[in-house]
Amino acid sequence: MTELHLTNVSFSYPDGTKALENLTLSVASGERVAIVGQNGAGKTTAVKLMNGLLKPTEGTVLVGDWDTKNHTTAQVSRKVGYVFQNPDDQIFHNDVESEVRFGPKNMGFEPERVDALTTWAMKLCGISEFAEENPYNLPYSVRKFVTIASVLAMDSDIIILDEPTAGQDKIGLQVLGNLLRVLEEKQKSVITITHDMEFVTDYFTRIIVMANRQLVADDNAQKVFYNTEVLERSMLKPPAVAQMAKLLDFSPGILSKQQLIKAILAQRSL
Ligand SMILES: Nc1ncnc2c1ncn2[C@@H]1O[C@H](COP(=O)(O)OP(=O)(O)OP(=O)(O)O)[C@@H](O)[C@H]1O
Repeated sequence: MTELHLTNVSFSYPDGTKALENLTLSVASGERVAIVGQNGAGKTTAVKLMNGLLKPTEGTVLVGDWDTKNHTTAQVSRKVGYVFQNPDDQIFHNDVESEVRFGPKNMGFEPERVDALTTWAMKLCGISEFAEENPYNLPYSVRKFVTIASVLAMDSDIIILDEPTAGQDKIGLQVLGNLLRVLEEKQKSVITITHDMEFVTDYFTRIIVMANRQLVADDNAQKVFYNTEVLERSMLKPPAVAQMAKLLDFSPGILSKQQLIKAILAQRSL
């Protein structure tokens, strides 16, 4: 069980680009959080700070009781697994199974545990049938699951998914949804960057909204998607159901199709 605490964290890249300003947030053990916001808002920078790939220019990032400034990226990544936005930045083996096996093996787990985690992660990500394939012969959406499986197999307490929905069809989204449920059962914390607001409302209750390098909101989906100021500041488009509910002038908070249908039927029966 590992908690994550960012306190007044700012970050500038070596070329001077200020990418993050004064970010404070905590993620409890087993919590599931979505980070949303426009391109360039600072989301990827924030999560790279969480797993020690970047170290804060100002402020503190605590992973459990470790200050990331005092630990190597390799050490922090044992506690916080990060699935890169682009799978091609992550994959470096010539077959899927070796790619997934690498992490747990490299962490020095017993061979039986390495086997069990590799098999479990490939199955959970729906890629068992591709075990012997070269990842680069597989489509982008499957390569993405190869990288997710590689990180899940490391069994870290905190898992960060950077844009897992990109390029996924309905089946891919279902695999992701199931995977999130399994990780919840295993008390893993999951932090997901996504541009897919339907995916957010389907699977996340806590949403962190970022804009212009700063945190704009940290709240539940009902509050975020019905907060005009937050939506304007972050240029965030709420899910289609919320947009329709607003057009129909229903009371705030509707996010699912079922809730919308119920509200329409209730109005018709008046
Ligand atoms: N390696 C880098 N060197 C310099 N500036 C960078 C670097 N990486 C990102 N930036 C800049 O930092 C800011 C925040 O970028 P970041 O990638 O964190 O945003 P983001 O919200 O994740 O965007 P996206 O949704 O496009 O991934 C942007 O202005 C971006 O151009």
